[in-house]
Amino acid sequence: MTPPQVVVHQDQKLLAQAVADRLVTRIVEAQADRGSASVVLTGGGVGTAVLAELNALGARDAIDWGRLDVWWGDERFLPAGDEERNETGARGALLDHVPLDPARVHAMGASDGPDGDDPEAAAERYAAELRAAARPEDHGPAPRFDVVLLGIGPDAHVASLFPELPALREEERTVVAVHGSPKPPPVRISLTFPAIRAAEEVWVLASGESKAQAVRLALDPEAGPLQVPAAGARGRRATVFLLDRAAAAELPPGLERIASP
Ligand SMILES: O=C1O[C@H](COP(=O)(O)O)[C@@H](O)[C@H](O)[C@H]1O
Repeated sequence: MTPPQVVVHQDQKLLAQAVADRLVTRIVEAQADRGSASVVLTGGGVGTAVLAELNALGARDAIDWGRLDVWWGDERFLPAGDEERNETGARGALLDHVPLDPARVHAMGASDGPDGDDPEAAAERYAAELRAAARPEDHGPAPRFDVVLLGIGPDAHVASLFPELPALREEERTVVAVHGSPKPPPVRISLTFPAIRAAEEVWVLASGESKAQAVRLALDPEAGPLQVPAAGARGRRATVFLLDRAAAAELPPGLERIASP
């Protein structure tokens, strides 16, 4: 595993635009190499802003949308269409505006879905969908996603992996139900570290001073993922922290970073 790279942009708008550009490039490259691409979306402020910027980009037409698999890193376990669901935000910002193949949009279960109000069953259903999508060359129970996008909370949570909760200790299952999330709503579904770490690239997105401490800890080689979940989110080929200046404010001066104007 290579050490994380850090890229700093001036503000949230420029950060979201730059990540959208980067995502187009990565998807197009993967489609050229393998014929299709896969991305894992995040909810949250910057994650949704990236999708809105991607929707506004002329370059979005370079993507073959019918050959893109869209997954989620986590979901709030609420009824379908609820404004608080990460899926709802992603659909409004981008997914409803591009010609995706609906069979390749892999939303996590809703609390009024086929499993009823049973998040464990919905998590197992998602794990089965990941297993079915994994190719022999992925050598595991989940696809080697091209890119996993992750927001980060002020408590350094990523996806719905919150400090000290049991989901962080999961070593086998790729998806789990999360109960007692300190950030509402309390019940969620989340990819686990084994699924996230199967990705080729993990991109951690952070904007604003409220994330500065979490970002510093996530990049501290001494930090452990049970207290600092973002410290455990790493890709096989690359891990990139894409930040705005406010989120990068507490990084030690020696840390290598690429700054943008
Ligand atoms: O609850 C969640 O929060 C995080 C971070 O959101 P932000 O608005 O502080 O950027 C997000 O990554 C996650 O997907 C979401 O469910």
